[in-house]
Amino acid sequence: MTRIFSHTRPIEADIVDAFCLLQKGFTDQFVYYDKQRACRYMGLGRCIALPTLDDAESELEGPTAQPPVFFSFNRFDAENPAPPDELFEAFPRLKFMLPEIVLIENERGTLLQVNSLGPVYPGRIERFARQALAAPARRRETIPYRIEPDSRAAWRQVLDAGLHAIAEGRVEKVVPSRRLKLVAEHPFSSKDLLVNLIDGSARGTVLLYRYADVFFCGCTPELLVRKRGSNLESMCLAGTCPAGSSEEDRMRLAAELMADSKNRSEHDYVVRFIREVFNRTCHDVDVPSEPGILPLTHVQHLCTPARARLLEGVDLWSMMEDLHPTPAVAGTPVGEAKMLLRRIEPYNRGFFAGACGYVDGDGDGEFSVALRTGVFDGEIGWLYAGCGVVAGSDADAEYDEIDMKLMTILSAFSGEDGADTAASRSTRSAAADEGSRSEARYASAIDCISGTAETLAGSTNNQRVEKGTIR
Ligand SMILES: C=C(O[C@H]1C=CC=C(C(=O)O)[C@@H]1O)C(=O)O
Repeated sequence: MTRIFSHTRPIEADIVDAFCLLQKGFTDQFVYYDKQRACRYMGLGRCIALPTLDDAESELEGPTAQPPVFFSFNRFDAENPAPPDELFEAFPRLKFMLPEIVLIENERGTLLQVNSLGPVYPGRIERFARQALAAPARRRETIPYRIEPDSRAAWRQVLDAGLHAIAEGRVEKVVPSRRLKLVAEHPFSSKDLLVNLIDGSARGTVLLYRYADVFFCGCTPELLVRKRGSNLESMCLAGTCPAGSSEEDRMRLAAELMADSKNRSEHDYVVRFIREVFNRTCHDVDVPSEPGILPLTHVQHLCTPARARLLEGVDLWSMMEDLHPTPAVAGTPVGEAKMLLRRIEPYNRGFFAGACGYVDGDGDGEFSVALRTGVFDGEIGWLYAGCGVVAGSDADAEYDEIDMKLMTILSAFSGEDGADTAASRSTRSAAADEGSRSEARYASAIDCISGTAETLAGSTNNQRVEKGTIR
């Protein structure tokens, strides 16, 4: 049995500023930061990594009874025998990683958690709290870069192989991706991209996993699974159109997307899959028959929220494994589509489209699908994005759709919203940044998706010490 001591206390700091200050001393860094709701966890250092939470026991110390927060970043296809890109190779294969420090914003408040394998020395907690409080306001920096364009001809070959497999009846849908190399004018830090994603116009959940000098980050709109007690949520996300350059334009494009049979069929594969998984592992399953629209800064998606109550004995990890990958990132049937991707994609995706998130000591937590992401080191980065292909898909249209999706991770290089450096201009396509207008739209879409999330009661009382086995 591993014994973990978690001391948690409230702090009156801005957790992003505090993270930016404290991160200098830590090579391991973890972020799961929902821009829309107070579900924000920023971890530094590694206290311990565990293969399972079954053999861990936590002792909760300090004024706030917050169970320890473990991060978990998982590869898209962990069994793929092809070697991953060399930057991904740097990351160890660890399941549950508990940071030494976690800065938290959730329903319990703004918190500082210090984790240790022995009782936490109070002086250490106070030192981190003092530093967090004194953190200066962060600043955004624009990082000039160029993209080494990938070839449309190579993409057409990938797409032809996918369409051929569809024509032969081996798969009904497949979701191939493109990978692009980015070269910046000078080396940049994980902090710079993180701050631009958090403070910029990208919508969704910001992810970061840094190990030594290499880091993986991005901002994904796709929730894979969220668990609070027995309440479970997921999201069927597939089918894309541009964001549009005005509200009128956006609504017109959204209406066209809703009426488009190809996009609707791409979407329906995901709905059927998630409904089937939920019907097997849950009760009170609620998956509407009609999708809505999830408007983002650069694109819009067809989106169907999925809710259910978990059967007793089923945990978040097993739900994550049952749900991932969905047909939104692999295809249908999922196993056949994964095999096809191993064959037709000229690289191993690593964490791109993997399940990344956190689990706390009560067994609650969430995983998102790591879309709109890249892996970075020094002045180099590899960016990834994919698209759903069904019978009748057109290679050039899908290539352009991926360009639009790439704009989200490229926004991590802009110190100002709408900043358009000469270097980045050539890679940008039609969709424009929409700032606050799209913020409001996103808020309402996510509200409808996550309406049942606020189930954890905030409990804070003075110097409470709790023991518990981690589920
Ligand atoms: C695979 C990606 O997006 C998925 C999620 C939303 C819409 C998608 C689509 O319309 O193709 C994809 O299924 C990606 O962003 O790399």
